[in-house]
Amino acid sequence: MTTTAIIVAAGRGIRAGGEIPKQWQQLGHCCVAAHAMQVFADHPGVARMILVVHPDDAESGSLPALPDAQIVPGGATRRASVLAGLRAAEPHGGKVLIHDAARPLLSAAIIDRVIAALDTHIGAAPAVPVTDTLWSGADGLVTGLQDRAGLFRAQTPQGFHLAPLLAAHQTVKGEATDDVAVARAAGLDVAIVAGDDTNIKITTPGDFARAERLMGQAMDVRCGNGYDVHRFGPGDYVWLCGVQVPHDRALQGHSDADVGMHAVTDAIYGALGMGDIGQHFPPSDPQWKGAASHIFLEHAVQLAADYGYRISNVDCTLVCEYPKIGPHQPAMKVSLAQIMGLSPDRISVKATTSERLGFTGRGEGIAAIATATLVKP
Ligand SMILES: Nc1ccn([C@@H]2O[C@H](COP(=O)(O)OP(=O)(O)OP(=O)(O)O)[C@@H](O)[C@H]2O)c(=O)n1
Ligand SMILES: C[C@](O)(CO)[C@H](O)COP(=O)(O)O
Repeated sequence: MTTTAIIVAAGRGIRAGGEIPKQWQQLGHCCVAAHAMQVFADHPGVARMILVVHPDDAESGSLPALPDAQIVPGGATRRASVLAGLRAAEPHGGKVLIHDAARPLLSAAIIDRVIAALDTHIGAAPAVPVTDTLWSGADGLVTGLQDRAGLFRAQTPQGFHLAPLLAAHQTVKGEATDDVAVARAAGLDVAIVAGDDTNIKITTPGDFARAERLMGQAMDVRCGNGYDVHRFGPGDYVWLCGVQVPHDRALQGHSDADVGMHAVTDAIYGALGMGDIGQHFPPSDPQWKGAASHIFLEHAVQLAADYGYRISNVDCTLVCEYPKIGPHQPAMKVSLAQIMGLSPDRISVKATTSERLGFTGRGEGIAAIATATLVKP
């Protein structure tokens, strides 16, 4: 039986604040909604996604980059938005998983549990038992205690067989904060499956930092370093970090001898634990003779992406007396950023002399050292 994920993202996020609704605000490397959508996109049990957005957001054409989904205009309340999503899903039949775009940290395991429970129930939803003592209060004073036995905090995705839930939404009157409430008002049974304390809903401004902390705990962060040296020979320019810098000599090498780009490339290979440029592009292979070094860097960046890593930042230091690097630093940052598909503010290019000491100090060549940080969310 086919399963459709309906992501409701038509709210205005008033309590969370910010210049744009919370689901479009940046969290780590993408917007809040994109995190949740990616989990559904990667789940083998989910056939398609329907994203319910506010008509203003859809019309402005300014939605951020998102995994592939059918876009549907939402309504004035969460319930109305869910109904719009259910109507769009109706032709597919089967099961639906209704999820808040504001819950970016759901796990594939929660989706598994909800889908599995739908084999034996019309509805199933994740929740976590209340573990704190519950008070009632008024005017800043505790006025009583509530029994927490049997109380749960409801989460999403809430899963249902589509036809009975759609019928419930069409017949049950009144507001409801979630689909379980609508289903139960229509007399449908809903199973509770284990939720996860990490599956928070971004509701208030402080929740962004909380989500980032939780993401950080789950992240695989890797660092790599790269070091390269090329000697000077005859010529009238050098390639450094993708920029042609006029000089009274050139750097010698099998490729274009862009020592900075080589160090950055090796830093990425190093973070991945996957060798170095020489291993991927052997100098003994004539096809790399005179090769532009962006080929090497693009390969390393692609390899990182293939293994699920995002490059968080790169820092490269060039060591030479001449040419003077300062005037070319901005162009070098932009050049590396373009090749790596990163924002220039994630790239640093610095330079130092070696106080006339050693081979760089004597002007015999240029050395470069680089660090790269890779992150797998
Ligand atoms: N008319 C609405 C209202 C809410 N939602 C979605 O329902 C989810 C949970 O709602 P909530 O956290 O209350 O979001 P907002 O309504 O945006 O928040 P606020 O009440 O602070 O404005 C969110 O993903 C939100 O985008 C929706 O699709 N359509
Ligand atoms: C559906 C929900 O996420 C369950 O916890 C929640 O009820 C929706 O958000 P709201 O803040 O209650 O509107």
